[in-house]
Amino acid sequence: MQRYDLPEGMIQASGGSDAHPGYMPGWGNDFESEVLPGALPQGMNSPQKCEYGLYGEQLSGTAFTADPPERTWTYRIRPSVKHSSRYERIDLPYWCSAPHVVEDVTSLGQYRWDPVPHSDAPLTWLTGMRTMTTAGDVNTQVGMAAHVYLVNTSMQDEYFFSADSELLVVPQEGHLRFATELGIIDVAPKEIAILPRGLVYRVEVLEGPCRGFVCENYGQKFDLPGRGPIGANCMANPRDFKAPVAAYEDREVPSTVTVKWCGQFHRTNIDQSPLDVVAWHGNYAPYKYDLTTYCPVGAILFDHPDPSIFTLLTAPSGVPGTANIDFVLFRERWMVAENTFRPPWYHKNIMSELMGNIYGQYDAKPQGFVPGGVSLHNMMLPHGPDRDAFEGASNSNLGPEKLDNTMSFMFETRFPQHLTRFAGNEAPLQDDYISCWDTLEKKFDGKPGVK
Ligand SMILES: O=C(O)Cc1cc(O)ccc1O
Ligand SMILES: [Fe+2]
Repeated sequence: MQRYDLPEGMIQASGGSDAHPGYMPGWGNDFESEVLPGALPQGMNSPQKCEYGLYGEQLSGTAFTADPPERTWTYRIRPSVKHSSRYERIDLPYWCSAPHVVEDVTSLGQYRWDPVPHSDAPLTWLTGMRTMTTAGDVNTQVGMAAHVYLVNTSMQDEYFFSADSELLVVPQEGHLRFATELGIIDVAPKEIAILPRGLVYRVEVLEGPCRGFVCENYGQKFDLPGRGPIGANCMANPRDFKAPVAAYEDREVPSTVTVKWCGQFHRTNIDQSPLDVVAWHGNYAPYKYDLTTYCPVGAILFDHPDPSIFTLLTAPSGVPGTANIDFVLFRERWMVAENTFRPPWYHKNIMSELMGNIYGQYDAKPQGFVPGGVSLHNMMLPHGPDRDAFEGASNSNLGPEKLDNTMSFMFETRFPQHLTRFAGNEAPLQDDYISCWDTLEKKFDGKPGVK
């Protein structure tokens, strides 16, 4: 993506260029990064006094005893506990959390929405989050929520963290900056960002307006899927995930931190920017990932495999092989299967499937599922190619064909997804969606032979 200057007053560790965000490669690595030489203690975490008068503070993203534990040590200008008011409840009515079952909105069904339109009103990362579905229970840390974000305004002296969740951000329009405690991540369409639970950040608009999708994971963290027979290479390769180098600002201005906690939002005042981490080391970090580095593996002779072959990240649920969430990417690829109906088959699935279109055409739905749009095929509800896709794929000449200029994704969860009032009543729902299957004809006539 285009490279943007750092925020004024932000100083960054070496590893990036002076002016632009810098990144360190490798999913799950034990990273270390310091802006000032010697700020990071070597060989230990808690010296009696830290260099430069910094405070040491640990951020634990897993239980201390998890295997492997994920945590990061920060060396910061002030400990994050220094805030100047108690937490006060605030309302963000469009950002909903499970359980959230709206009585007069029916979640059972096949649904599709046009892109949620941008707004003329100023919307930040907090006020612009529009929850479409929720699943599971935020209090017991199972399930997820799917959101569309509409952001046209930067957060100023305003910071946020979610104690409830890890956020997987999928931009569809516009460029966003996540200025986090651990450094800066810039993202554009064709990239994703992963923001771990508990990490403080502010979100800036680099080029707006911005729209995209968020999967809010209440459960165990996203991980790379097991590779099984695929082996060490292809799909999402660990080195293509990038964590930011350390960056800090020493800004003493009245500011707020908003916390999402058990589905509610609370705000506290602080007298400084909390992005004051001068050095850090550890394996609990935000990442960005370029979706064009995803190397799809597929059927190279016949048939259509389950879409699990396109899993980019998976968040376990505790039941082996049954994810709390799979993040699945449908991107450009060659179709070569012989004597095969190549698009997705008709099916019902115990997992519920929310899809978003980043750009281009999706093979099962040549029309109607447009960039910025969302579809939901909830638990055990039948779906599959529309009539045009069915007729086209049943009758086409099966040479090698490139599916080009296409990128859609799926948030697939083991839990049923419940529509919010926004999704049911305010968002641009396509009332006639199910009619895309109406015109599928009966071809059976009792006589042998393909029809
Ligand atoms: O429903 C969908 O379009 C997603 C999907 C794609 C695919 O290739 C196989 C199964 C599936 O659910
Ligand atoms: Fe499906």
